[in-house]
Amino acid sequence: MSTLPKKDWATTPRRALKPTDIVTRLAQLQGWTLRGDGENVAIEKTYRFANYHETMAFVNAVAFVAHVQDHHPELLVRYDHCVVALNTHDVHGISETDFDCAARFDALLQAEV
Ligand SMILES: C[C@H](O)[C@H](O)[C@H]1CNC2=NC(N)=NC(=O)C2=N1
Repeated sequence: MSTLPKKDWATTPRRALKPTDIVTRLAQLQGWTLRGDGENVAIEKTYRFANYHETMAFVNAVAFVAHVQDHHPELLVRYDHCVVALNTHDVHGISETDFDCAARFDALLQAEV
């Protein structure tokens, strides 16, 4: 069995984005908002679907991306929606990695397969 490649953040330094950078980056995405503060700050989006099957298909795709990116969102899964939240533990805030993963999750719903 082959092993999926994944990012190695131990060798890639990251920094916490400043509030002004976060506002700018949020404006470039659709539906993502800022929640919480301090250690609990995160960017968050609610993705809505027609039913449980569609919600779970998205959640599984998110899990695949999360593994490869080695960056794992908090997920709240309901019948017809999923709340996805991202922050970066080692910077105690929000980093470029969070916005990069947010864009990757959005792209899952635009992909033609
Ligand atoms: C060692 C490993 O790369 C880190 O603990 C990763 C794992 N997944 C992660 N996921 C998220 N959302 N934030 C992190 O800071 C994070 N760190």
